[in-house]
Amino acid sequence: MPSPRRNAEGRPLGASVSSSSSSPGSPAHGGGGGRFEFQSLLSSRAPGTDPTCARLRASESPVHRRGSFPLAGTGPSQAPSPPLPEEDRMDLNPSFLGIALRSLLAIDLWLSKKLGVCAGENSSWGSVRPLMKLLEISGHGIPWLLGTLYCLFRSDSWAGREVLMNLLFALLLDLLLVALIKGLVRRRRPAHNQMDMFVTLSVDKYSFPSGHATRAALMSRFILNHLVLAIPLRVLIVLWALILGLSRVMLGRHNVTDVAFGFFLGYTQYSIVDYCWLSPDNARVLFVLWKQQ
Ligand SMILES: CC(C)=CCC/C(C)=C/COP(=O)(O)O
Repeated sequence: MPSPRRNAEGRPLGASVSSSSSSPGSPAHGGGGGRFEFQSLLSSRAPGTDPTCARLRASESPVHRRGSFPLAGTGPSQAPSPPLPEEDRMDLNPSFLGIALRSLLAIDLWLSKKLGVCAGENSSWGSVRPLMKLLEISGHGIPWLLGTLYCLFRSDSWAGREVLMNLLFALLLDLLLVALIKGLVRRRRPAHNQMDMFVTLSVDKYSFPSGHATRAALMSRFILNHLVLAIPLRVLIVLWALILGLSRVMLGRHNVTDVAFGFFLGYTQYSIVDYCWLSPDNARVLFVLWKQQ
């Protein structure tokens, strides 16, 4: 029987270390446990379409490394592989960054699923779900907008109106930025989420970032900076923001990274609002113009 044709590494053709010749059920398609994840982490392109990646896959395979080590060669036909050119070594960096990002994403999904204990009535903490939904309303955009408008028109001091006009600006900026990022990123909400939220916008089918987390960070920073409150109340406000963020994951509405980024964004939004703070004169002019309409 004729022996199979072999490639430069002495391996039979068709048994390449690259995933380009994989078939369903082969390790490269997931049949080999962790191998699939590793190969998909190495390259997000279609297998075999990127010569650089093909080189990387071959150079990173244990077979190849064994072959390139003179004392551990697997056969006389194996030639030591030449060192990778400098630009190829640089190409490894994005791969490792990719691996780090995908690992973070995997941890994020795993942790979010574990923490989603109120995602349904039948979940392990399903009985706490109504309380979590109440908390959800406390961080919703509508009560905050209506409350601010109500206070603005009831206020009888220009100092109060100035703060409230800026609060209104902060809330609108938050809605705009969150909608923009959600529309750009388009990350789906976790699969275990039930879409039974109180009034949503069309972009709210997406989860990154959490609008409740941005509002919690923004509002708590705003209140702490502009209202004179006793220490216990200040602590309560910080706790409200933190628990609201956690409740988003517990309800199954968000992954942990959606909430973490939401906190960061809300915190940053306050810095923007503070930087662009409407002066008392501007706030007064805007308020009068608005009331005249
Ligand atoms: C309709 C208005 C004025 C605001 C929508 C508020 C809302 C439903 C945000 C979504 O929050 P998550 O991203 O945390 O789920």
